[in-house]
Amino acid sequence: MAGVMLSVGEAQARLLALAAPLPIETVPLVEAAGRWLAAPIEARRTQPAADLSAMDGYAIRFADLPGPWILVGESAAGRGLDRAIEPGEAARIFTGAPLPQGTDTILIQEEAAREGDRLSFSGTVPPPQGNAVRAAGTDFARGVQLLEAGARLSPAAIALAAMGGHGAVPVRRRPRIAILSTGDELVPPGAPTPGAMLPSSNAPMLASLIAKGPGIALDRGIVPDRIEALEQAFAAAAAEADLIVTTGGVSVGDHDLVRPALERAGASLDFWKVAMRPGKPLMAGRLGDAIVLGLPGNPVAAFVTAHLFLLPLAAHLAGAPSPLPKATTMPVIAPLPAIAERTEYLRARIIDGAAHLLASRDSAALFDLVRADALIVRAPHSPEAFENEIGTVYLLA
Ligand SMILES: Nc1nc2c(c(=O)[nH]1)N[C@H]1C(S)=C(S)[C@@H](COP(=O)(O)OP(=O)(O)OC[C@H]3O[C@@H](n4cnc5c(N)ncnc54)[C@H](O)[C@@H]3O)O[C@H]1N2
Ligand code: MOO
Repeated sequence: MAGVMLSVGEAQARLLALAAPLPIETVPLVEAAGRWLAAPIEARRTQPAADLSAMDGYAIRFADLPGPWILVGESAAGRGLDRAIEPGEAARIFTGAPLPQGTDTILIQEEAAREGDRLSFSGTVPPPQGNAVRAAGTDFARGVQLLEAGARLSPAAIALAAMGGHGAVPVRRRPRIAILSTGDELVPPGAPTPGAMLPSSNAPMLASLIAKGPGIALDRGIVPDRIEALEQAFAAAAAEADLIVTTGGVSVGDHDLVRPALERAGASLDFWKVAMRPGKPLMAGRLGDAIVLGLPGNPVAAFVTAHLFLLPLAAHLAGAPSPLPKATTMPVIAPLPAIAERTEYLRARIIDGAAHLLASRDSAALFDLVRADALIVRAPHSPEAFENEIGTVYLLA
């Protein structure tokens, strides 16, 4: 188990298999935005509920064209005319208003001339029957399935659910994600850094990545490299979080205590090494009801593994049916370095539809990371490449 070095795909599958999606809650539409529907929803109403005008103008009987007509009333959105229109009659009508009984066509006001209650056609080509009418049920009919279980609640899906009569929808509870930064060398961002101390950049980086997705980030600060302190921090985090994410302390050094502390806290570990660069020391397991994901401390390794493991896991817990990031292909500009035995994720910037390699491959160097908007994926043992090729690329969040 924990000693074997897994491929990225195997490790992702095993991580997602560690927990089922969280329980269902029904929340107001705006709170559901960006999450995934936990059950299908049906239309509770027909849309449009009646034949409506799509334009400002006059509701007429097509058979009466080319007019003239006598105006006998008005239909506005939400306030229809409660009288039928007889031959030779017309009604003033506004966008979104129901067509009065007897009418079937809209004469738009730009093609109409009006004098008091007298109306005539002033255009060149008479409108066709049904002109500017949105017929009842043309968007959707009551009872049809509007969105399937697992559908992402995009802004468009939120609008559809609202129009379908839903003020709240069933989604999975948001995963609560505790972030623990481990290391005696760390200070909070902005604090003084005497000697070899350094700011914990991983915590705000992870919190801001989490904030883009369905999760709720709980920054639980810096934990010193003492096994008791780590064990205590794990126990506290397991009591409040669905997922505990750590950075640092997962490698093989004498001060890399995440794994022994977790074992002491009673965790079951699933895997500990992944054949990727950056990000080889990567650990996953369970502690009580919580999942534990140990990311490497190096800032770029933490960033890359967060994209490939943390964000997909958060989406899986929140009910995403296919939470893994989707690779795309595009021209990759040479030269590309030879790759050793681990799949490598190379920082790149997309310019005019092609991925250009950025200089740094150091898993601690943040300066170049800011310019990266993609990762080029290179398979183990790929030779050095001097020609441009079509490569596999992940777009960064
Ligand atoms: N003998 C070996 N040494 C190392 C191996 C190995 O296989 N054998 N793996 C290397 C790889 S790859 C990585 S990545 C690192 C990961 O080590 P850890 O996850 O145990 O991380 P630390 O040693 O605690 O820290 C690494 C590096 O990152 C800095 N750091 C830690 N936390 C933060 C934070 N919150 N914000 C910013 N920077 C952070 C830390 O100061 C170290 O410089 O291990 C290699 N070694
Ligand atoms: O994950 Mo380490 O940063 O591969 O270098």
